Amino acid sequence: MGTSIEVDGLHKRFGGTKALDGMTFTVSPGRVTGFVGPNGAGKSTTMRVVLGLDTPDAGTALVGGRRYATLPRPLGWVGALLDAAAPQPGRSARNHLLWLAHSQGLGRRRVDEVLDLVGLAGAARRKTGGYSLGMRQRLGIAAALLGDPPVLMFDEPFNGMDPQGIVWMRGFLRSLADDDRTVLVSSHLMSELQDTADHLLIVGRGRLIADTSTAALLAAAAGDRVRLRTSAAAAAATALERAGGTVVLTGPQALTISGVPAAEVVAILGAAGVPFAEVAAEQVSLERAYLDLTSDAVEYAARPGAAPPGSGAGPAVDGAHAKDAVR
Ligand SMILES: Nc1ncnc2c1ncn2[C@@H]1O[C@H](COP(=O)(O)OP(=O)(O)OP(=O)(O)O)[C@@H](O)[C@H]1O
Repeated sequence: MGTSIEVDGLHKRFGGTKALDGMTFTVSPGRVTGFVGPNGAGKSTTMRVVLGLDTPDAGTALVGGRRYATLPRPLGWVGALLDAAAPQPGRSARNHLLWLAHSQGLGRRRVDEVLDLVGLAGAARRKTGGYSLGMRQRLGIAAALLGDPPVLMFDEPFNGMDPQGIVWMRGFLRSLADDDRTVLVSSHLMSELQDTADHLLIVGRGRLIADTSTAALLAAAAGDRVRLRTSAAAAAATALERAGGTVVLTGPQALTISGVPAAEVVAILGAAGVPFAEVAAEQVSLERAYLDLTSDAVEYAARPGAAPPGSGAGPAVDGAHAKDAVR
């Protein structure tokens, strides 16, 4: 059976800043879970609490039912990439990993395995000071994998990756989930997680906004609207309204219909002999759905109509609270 991460009612303040405000969720094995939210939403703090690096003011964070500090050989349970600063610029990647492996009682073989897994075998003997940010991310991931843990947490792993690196990372995350591992990946950009995350935890202002499968979020955001292009707009509207649809004219030959699925629109128009050029279920991007959900939770947002940068006006602070969790 896989190992879950359970976060329950975490609260954490840094001085006057409320970093976590009741953060609660469970991360399950066998899928890639995206941990997304605007800057300052509390993603890194949550991960740090799970790893015992920050102490919460209230609440619990458990891995496999235990606090990180009480896990026997914790690196065999949880591997994490938190920030990809060069470990010791003068040391090679291989030496860095050998040193880490040694501290965990692991041998050279595992070091070479993980270097290979992350695509760094060819650069393993180069000093990490000369590594690009993308290479440092790979090295951080190699270190996280050393103990072959069932739980992996990566904080913004796409940072600094070039397009090939991003494609590689997506496939890599998928392979870890296919191995029945628990994979939690944070990002402040939903687009990075598109086609990668099966499940999404969307957070803002220190709490959960939505806990949803990616497919369900897209389906809910798309609603049931259908776009229609026809040279017989009036006849189409009559036929579709008679079938219970709500029709809005959006252009001379363009209609938007709600309440009737696309396949039925086609059947109704066909039966009524109304010609049409296009019928399409409205597509909503994941990015749009995410921006709609988190619009109230962005810490620093330009107010519509606010003065442009350089005019002396500072960023507008949106004082609204995060929306209630949608489960
Ligand atoms: N050590 C700290 N001292 C003071 N404030 C902190 C500290 N760590 C985090 N914060 C504050 O807590 C809030 C949550 O920060 P956190 O880094 O967890 O957010 P995040 O979602 O990871 O953001 P980002 O996407 O920018 O990394 C922010 O307002 C941040 O400034």
